[in-house]
Amino acid sequence: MRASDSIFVLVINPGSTSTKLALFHGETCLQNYTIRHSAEELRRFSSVAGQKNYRKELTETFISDTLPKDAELAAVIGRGGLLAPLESGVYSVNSSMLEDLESARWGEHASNLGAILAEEIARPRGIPSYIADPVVVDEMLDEARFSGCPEIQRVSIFHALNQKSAARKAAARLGKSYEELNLIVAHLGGGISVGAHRRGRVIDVNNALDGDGPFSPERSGGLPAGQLVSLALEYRDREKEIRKKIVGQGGMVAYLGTNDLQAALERINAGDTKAEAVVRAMAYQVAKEIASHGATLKGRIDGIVLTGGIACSGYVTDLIRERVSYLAPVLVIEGEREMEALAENALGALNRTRTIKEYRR
Ligand SMILES: Nc1ncnc2c1ncn2[C@@H]1O[C@H](COP(=O)(O)OP(=O)(O)O)[C@@H](O)[C@H]1O
Ligand SMILES: CCCC(=O)OP(=O)(O)O
Repeated sequence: MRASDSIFVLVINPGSTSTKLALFHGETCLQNYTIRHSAEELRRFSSVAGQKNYRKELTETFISDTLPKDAELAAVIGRGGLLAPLESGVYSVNSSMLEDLESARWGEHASNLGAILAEEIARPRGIPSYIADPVVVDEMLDEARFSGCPEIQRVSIFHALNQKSAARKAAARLGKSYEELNLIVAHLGGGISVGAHRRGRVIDVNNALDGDGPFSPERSGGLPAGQLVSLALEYRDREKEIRKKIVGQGGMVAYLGTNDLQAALERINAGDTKAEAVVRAMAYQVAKEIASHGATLKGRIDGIVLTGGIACSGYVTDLIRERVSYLAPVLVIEGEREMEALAENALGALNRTRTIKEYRR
């Protein structure tokens, strides 16, 4: 038996509409629990930071319900949020990180609570807290940072944790290591990001949180700039509303009134032609984004990886496949592997097979 087999690790993944919690015993997931939060439930909080105590109580209840009575946690790991751009890896939660997340210095997203909750749960127990591959992992090429407007720089904000985890799994299927391959990875969830992975580094990716790339179930993706300026002027006294059109209330939900792809698929099956047009358009935009990375990777592509909740839908993956399979084999890694990836990182940090990095702005 390896030392890590007897270790208990708590994983916390706060999302915009859910809190996902998991208890791992070594590499085995003992319990995995998703608490869904309705928009109404979260509306009573004026900020993401304001939701901390609410989500912390849910986490403490999960621990007391699932951790065996004679057992103790060895570490807590949370999904990493909006921080200064940083390299891929596992980071210990430190005071600069907490300051940046609590003040939303780099922006607001539910994942900001990952490190905060991990630290609050870990501190009284005297155990370490970590984050891994936060959404700000930045490995972008310099030429990919140009937007065309000197005042605006393209930045790397994406589903780094799941993209890298799915890419490793796809590489194993291809019989190679992640670092040997060039892959295009599309995370298809509530938000969508499409990254060009060149031998283990994400050299270009759309900013999934700020109106860039394909539209998604709840985000607009890139919009024609001039028309967006005109719309913003109409909304000049209602900034929150216009921002919601980009993240939260944009994309599929704006067209169909639902951010649930399964509900949209049911409508398509029942003959709803509008739902069909919107879902087909979303798949079309994803395919175009994937194909654009043919240029990023100079045509040397070993595989195209489709992952995230939407990758469970054969209807959508087939629509994407028919437009991009000429580039490389398409591999589907359904759902997301964020909880497993976080647990693997925490175990690696505890048994020192992974370097623990220090966050500096
Ligand atoms: N089995 C499934 N078939 C089709 N769509 C699914 C399935 N499971 C989840 N989805 C869709 O995936 C989207 C959420 O993706 P997910 O990766 O779970 O979320 P998030 O990005 O919020 O973490 C939703 O639109 C949901 O309806
Ligand atoms: C890419 C930033 C993180 C993000 O968009 O996550 P969700 O899609 O889970 O909200």
